[in-house]
Amino acid sequence: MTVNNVRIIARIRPLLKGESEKDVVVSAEEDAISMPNPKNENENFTFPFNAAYGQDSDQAQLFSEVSPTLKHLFKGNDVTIFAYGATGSGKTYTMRGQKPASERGIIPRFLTAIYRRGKELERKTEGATTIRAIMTYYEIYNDRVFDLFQPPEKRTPAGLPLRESNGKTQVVGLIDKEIKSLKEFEALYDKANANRSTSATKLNAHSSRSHAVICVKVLIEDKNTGENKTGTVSCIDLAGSEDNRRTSNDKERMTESASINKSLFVLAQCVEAMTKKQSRIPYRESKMTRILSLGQNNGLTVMILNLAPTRAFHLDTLSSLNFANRTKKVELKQAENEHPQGNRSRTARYRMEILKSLVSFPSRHDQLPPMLSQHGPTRAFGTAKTNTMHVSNPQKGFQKDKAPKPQNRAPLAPQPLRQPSGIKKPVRSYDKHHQLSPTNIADIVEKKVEEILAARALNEPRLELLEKKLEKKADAKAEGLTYILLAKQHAARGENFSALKMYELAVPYFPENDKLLRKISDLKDKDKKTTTIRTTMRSSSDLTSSLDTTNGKPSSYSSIRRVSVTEETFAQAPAPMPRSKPKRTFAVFSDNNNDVQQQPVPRSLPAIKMEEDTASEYEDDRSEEEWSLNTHQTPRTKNLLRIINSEDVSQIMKLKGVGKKRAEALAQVVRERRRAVMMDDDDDFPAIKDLEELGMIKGIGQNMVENMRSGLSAAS
Ligand SMILES: Nc1ncnc2c1ncn2[C@@H]1O[C@H](COP(=O)(O)OP(=O)(O)OP(=O)(O)O)[C@@H](O)[C@H]1O
Repeated sequence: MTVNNVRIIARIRPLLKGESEKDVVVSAEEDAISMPNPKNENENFTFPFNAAYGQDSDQAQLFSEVSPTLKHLFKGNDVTIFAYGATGSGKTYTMRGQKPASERGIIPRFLTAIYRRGKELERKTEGATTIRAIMTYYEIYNDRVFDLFQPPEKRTPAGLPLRESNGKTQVVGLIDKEIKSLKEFEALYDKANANRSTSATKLNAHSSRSHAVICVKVLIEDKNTGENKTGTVSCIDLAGSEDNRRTSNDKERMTESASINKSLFVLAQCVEAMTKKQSRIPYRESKMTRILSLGQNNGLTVMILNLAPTRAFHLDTLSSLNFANRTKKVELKQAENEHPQGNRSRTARYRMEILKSLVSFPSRHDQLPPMLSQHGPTRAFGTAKTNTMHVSNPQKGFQKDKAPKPQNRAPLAPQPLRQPSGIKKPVRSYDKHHQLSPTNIADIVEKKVEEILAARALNEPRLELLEKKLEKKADAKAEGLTYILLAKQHAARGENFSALKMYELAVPYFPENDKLLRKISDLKDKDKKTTTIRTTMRSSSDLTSSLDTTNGKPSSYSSIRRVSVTEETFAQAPAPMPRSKPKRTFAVFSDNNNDVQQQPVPRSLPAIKMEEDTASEYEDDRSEEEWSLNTHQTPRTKNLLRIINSEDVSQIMKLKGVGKKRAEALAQVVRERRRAVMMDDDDDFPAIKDLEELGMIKGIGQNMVENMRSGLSAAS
């Protein structure tokens, strides 16, 4: 049984007084949240989660999602539970709840469970095991930590300092309270919550603009064995995630927003890294994740995504869904199958390469072993009437103890692996000729593909470069560099507004930096354009947008080509362009711009044709190593990339099949990419790293790449 360390649960709150049923746009079904595209009601955006709860869910059901972590906590591990969502989406209700027993939220229920389990353990071991629970409760506002056990008048505006000790970050001066009974907990908790709202008023903030973190350390001592264990559960009611653009623009508010934005951004990155089981979790990049040591100590994390059901919230809802979506694992199989153009994906090629090294094929058009040919779409892509947008499947997460199946949430439907039509039965058995069974081969291939993609991701040079720089800088500029790093990460995701805010925050650290100021001014221009231009012409700048990146990687990683549609898609914009027939589309939401990026999807997805597709790659003059697992490039390839990266239109024009317009557009793409990472004065910076990236540029494609390449001699 695989145990995953992150679960993401969605919950839609019920309608409140004054809200109307007719305005409901968000619903939960089959462990997924769906909402229609307001521009085209025939299209439905669907986001799968580990579990999704509708308006009728109750507090006990939500608790059943987190209670299985209790066991883990008592083994001396960490558990972290976040509530994420816009202001008014139900975070506090979910975490804290209300006074009636049935409405108590996750925090008091968890404390009750800790207390009960502790008592039970003590009884079972006849007192040999003792349990102590120590609680701290603080809020993080504007990157400053305030103790909620401290009355507001005793706080210093600068908040509590942090200190590193034994590789752990500690908040200095935080008050610990030992909880001896549930009654005691309730009293402490209520008092601290009262402090939160009082202090919020004093600090001219609002509770929803701070993260409230309650930590309970469970100390387990076994007197018989002398063994001591400490597990910590942290429950966080996050600051409202609302879009900055709709908050006022005064300096204080902007700083506040930027600080929330930064911490939520880092949080998303950490959760993403944990979900993908990456070795590096960037938890040190924000105060909250740093204090929580997120992803360390063998921790389990549950993220509850709170959503309001009505249209009035739908920009925030999309933003939240997008946030959660970003944190999910990229499913290799699915990514491969969902490639809208049916191109051979990089993953497919790796898979093929590894396969080739494991088994020898009598001909290129042989079938794959059965296990590998089962990689059909793992989700249906909607019906003729209802189109379902792409999001990657979440992993199933850790197992629940004996969590009761909630009554009013859609039952867990196993997602069948579909055998796409048109797939022929394998023509030969591989184990006849080889020691390896198809299962073994599939496992090895999967493992290798993951390793290669992980290695490639690590090789992504630009952001890595800056991260490295950052690590080396221990001086006062480190903070400024952090902002620049965050800005770049936002920019790489197409989140121009947040990128702009981050660059602005970096200005005090690099006041005379022309490049930084230019960057800010460019982004301001871009932001203006994004909000005013309704339809973008496909031009050279469009060509740039087709180089859309996720995490600095070409979008081929998710195998989805993106086209930006502005926020107007979701505002009360004029009627949508009529279409004779609704088209099936993928959509990926870029986060803070709430852009919906759509791409028509072919009706039948190119599921597993990769053996033919990939085989055709070998019919050219390239050596196989060139497509191989490492990034070694032949002189001819290097030559081609050098010309493209030169930005020199006259040189690019000399490439086979490239006219003036195309050459100009290519040079423009290279320029834009350099500028995006502030490397515009570095001619050696390879804006286009490999043939794959070159082929990803809109209007180029792999055939064109081949054409350009074939016209070059290796030495020219
Ligand atoms: N599941 C629910 N059942 C009943 N009422 C709910 C539920 N979720 C939220 N509410 C109600 O909705 C309102 C807003 O919820 P809540 O205060 O929890 O939002 P929030 O996301 O914490 O907002 P903020 O960020 O401002 O703290 C409250 O009146 C709350 O009681």
